[in-house]
Amino acid sequence: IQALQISENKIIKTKMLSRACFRQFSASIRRMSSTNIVETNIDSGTGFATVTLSQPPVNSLDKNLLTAITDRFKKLSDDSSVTGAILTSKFDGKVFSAGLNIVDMFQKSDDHLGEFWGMVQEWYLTIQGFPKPLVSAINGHAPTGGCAMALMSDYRVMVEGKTIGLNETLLGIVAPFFFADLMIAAVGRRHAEFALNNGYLYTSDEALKIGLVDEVVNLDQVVPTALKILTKMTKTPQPAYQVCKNFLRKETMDTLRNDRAGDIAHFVGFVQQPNVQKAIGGYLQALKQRKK
Ligand SMILES: CC/C=C\C/C=C\CCC/C=C/CC(=O)SCCNC(=O)CCNC(=O)[C@H](O)C(C)(C)COP(=O)(O)OP(=O)(O)OC[C@H]1O[C@@H](n2cnc3c(N)ncnc32)[C@H](O)[C@@H]1OP(=O)(O)O
Repeated sequence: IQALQISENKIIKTKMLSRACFRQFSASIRRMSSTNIVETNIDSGTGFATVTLSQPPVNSLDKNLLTAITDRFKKLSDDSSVTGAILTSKFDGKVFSAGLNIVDMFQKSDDHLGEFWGMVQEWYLTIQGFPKPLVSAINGHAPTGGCAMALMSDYRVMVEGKTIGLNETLLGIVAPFFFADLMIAAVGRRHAEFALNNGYLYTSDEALKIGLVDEVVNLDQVVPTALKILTKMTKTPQPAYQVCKNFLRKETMDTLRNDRAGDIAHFVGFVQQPNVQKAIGGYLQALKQRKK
């Protein structure tokens, strides 16, 4: 009887313990109500948000994904319980993001292009202006707009053996000035000119050499390494961090803010040129045929 009582007490204690553990665990990871194309989890212990881009097949940035990312970062900015964020992709080992959705730039009306570019501007202004530490865990290829998005973060950890770059010229289009400035800020004018003029796509190791990314690690270390550096960054006194980040980035953002309509008109005029449309169409076809 005594033995039975002891084991019953043990069972009760174990049950109480596991309930407490469960409560603690569910309190420590909070899943933000989010669209399923941008999954967000917040660790309430550290205040770190992990934003995972999850739009199959390659996180190409169409109107839906641009809007979802922008809304997410605006919410994280305003949420005082969030201390910093990690940006990553669900398609790890494959693609971080394939950049802007090319279909949105091919044979579309001026209105469609204008609306699309307005969303691109808002996405850039929101992530580039995100006031808290932001680390990109680049767990796959990051061409063009995917590279630009990673450049908007404050630190980049990349998986080995993938590619990254602002390679727009290879498609017959040109990176906008605010993408170019991101590259200049990261690697300096000389490398940026070479990279953009030639549409050069860097391997992870080459990107590390010129400072386009800050660390290259194997796949299972990408997110843990990003978390480690985020922990360090969030220890900097945050009012100072925010003020510093803002004044270093403000000039280019203000140039865009001061003439968003002009920038849209410039984009629409450029993309609607017959030779640019021809290049985009040819590129889209080549992308589709690559698999055959
Ligand atoms: C003076 C100038 C002034 C102003 C500037 C004006 C205008 C220009 C501004 C333009 C700025 C552009 C920035 C951009 O971001 S352009 C985007 C270009 N993106 C790319 O070139 C990337 C293309 N994709 C790839 O290289 C590969 O897909 C990738 C390496 C990412 C992944 O390869 P994987 O083998 O894993 O997948 P795929 O089989 O290639 O792709 C799967 C399907 O997804 C489609 N796809 C891929 N990328 C895109 C994309 N960016 N947009 C739309 N669709 C895309 C691909 O075709 C496949 O489709 P299906 O065949 O399955 O239907």
